[in-house]
Amino acid sequence: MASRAGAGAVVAGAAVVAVLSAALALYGPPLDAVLNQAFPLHTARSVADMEAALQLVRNVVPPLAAWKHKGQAGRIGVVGGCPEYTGAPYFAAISALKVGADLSHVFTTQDAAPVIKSYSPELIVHPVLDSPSAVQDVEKWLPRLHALVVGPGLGRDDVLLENVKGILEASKTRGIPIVIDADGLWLVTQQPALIQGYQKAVLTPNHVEFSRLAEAVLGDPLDGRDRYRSVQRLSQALGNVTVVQKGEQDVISDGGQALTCSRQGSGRRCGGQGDLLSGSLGVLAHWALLAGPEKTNGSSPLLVAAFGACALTRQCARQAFQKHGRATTATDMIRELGPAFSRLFETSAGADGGVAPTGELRL
Ligand SMILES: NC(=O)C1=CN([C@@H]2O[C@H](COP(=O)(O)OP(=O)(O)OC[C@H]3O[C@@H](n4cnc5c(N)ncnc54)[C@H](OP(=O)(O)O)[C@@H]3O)[C@@H](O)[C@H]2O)[C@@H](O)CC1
Ligand SMILES: Nc1ncnc2c1ncn2[C@@H]1O[C@H](COP(=O)(O)OP(=O)(O)OP(=O)(O)O)[C@@H](O)[C@H]1O
Ligand SMILES: [Mg+2]
Repeated sequence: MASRAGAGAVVAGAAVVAVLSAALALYGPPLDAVLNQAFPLHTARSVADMEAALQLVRNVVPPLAAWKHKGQAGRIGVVGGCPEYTGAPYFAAISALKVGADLSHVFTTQDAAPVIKSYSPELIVHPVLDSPSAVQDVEKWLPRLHALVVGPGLGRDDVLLENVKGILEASKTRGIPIVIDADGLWLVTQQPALIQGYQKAVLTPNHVEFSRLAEAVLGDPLDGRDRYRSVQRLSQALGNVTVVQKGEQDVISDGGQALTCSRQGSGRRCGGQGDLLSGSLGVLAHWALLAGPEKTNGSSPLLVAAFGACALTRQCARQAFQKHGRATTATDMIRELGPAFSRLFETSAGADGGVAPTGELRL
């Protein structure tokens, strides 16, 4: 018990320092200098630190403006779904739309496609993933996509995984940002070389997925005593891809810097929350990379995007739980995406076009 408490303190300390690095990026010394400091910090700082990290996310949210055309706010592709799991790709793809993408595509199997289409007329669904020409079928859409989310509901069928491998390779060649989740992480666990060194990749493992990856890549399972260090090591070993380890606190690292998101969510652990996160992250990753490090004050855009997606998912959980309590499901959380996004990231200036966000504290 004593060692668990100690471990918690270490994680919390690391977390505060990591978030503080983002805060100071706005107002002070370079991040590396901050990260190298010792961190016996007062926890009262963490609210201000969290707010500073949220401000970096606000900086990358594009304004809504009359001069823009359909597609400019993001065209996102979700690669996933199979006959067993149709909910996961739907959750990811609809979340991308509701965060603000203009178009959301799902590349899935023949059987799963009509089911996913039937959930929403807003998704563009391609029944190609189990076709012998799957890679070419997806590849022809790649020039029109800004980010891919690979893995929700994909399953572990060898033929599908082989096709997804080809899609990943084609996407990397084009420099497309890729969020890898769920069974996409299973594929990466089998073949880490697939994303090794691809710095536009973000991995979003849950507890079990992280353990598998850590074992495959680092040769040892999750070190629960220092999650911050484990995430940082995994990211480094994969050539600084961004890693988001989801859990009671979400720990995010690009191997150098790290952030922790401990915003209040809910006690509900219903399925689909990770799908909401990965779909949201697809859009935020595109926005953050487009905005560039000038808008994130030198921090990695993908680190900031990942922080935004974690905060948003947890805010949706919190709001949905306030309304539905134990009955809360992922669908209830998705309904909260609009209000949660406004609450966290939008200012009146950001909504009507172009003026810099104010940074007003709205927790
Ligand atoms: N509606 C849909 O279509 C949805 C479909 N989904 C899709 O399902 C596919 C498989 O995804 P997955 O996450 O269930 O994968 P997997 O690694 O097999 O884990 C399974 C086992 O791991 C354990 N476990 C989990 N978390 C843990 C923790 N924190 N700490 C400790 N243990 C933990 C737990 O084991 P248990 O408690 O049963 O022993 C659990 O049963 C994937 O394609 C995904 O996208 C989902 O997106 C949901 C919505
Ligand atoms: N113990 C927890 N306390 C608070 N929030 C949590 C906890 N565990 C996970 N979350 C939050 O839930 C969201 C999804 O994480 P989770 O670990 O459930 O993903 P997942 O297992 O991949 O979900 P999915 O069912 O979609 O596959 C993340 O935003 C994470 O912060
Ligand atoms: Mg998942």
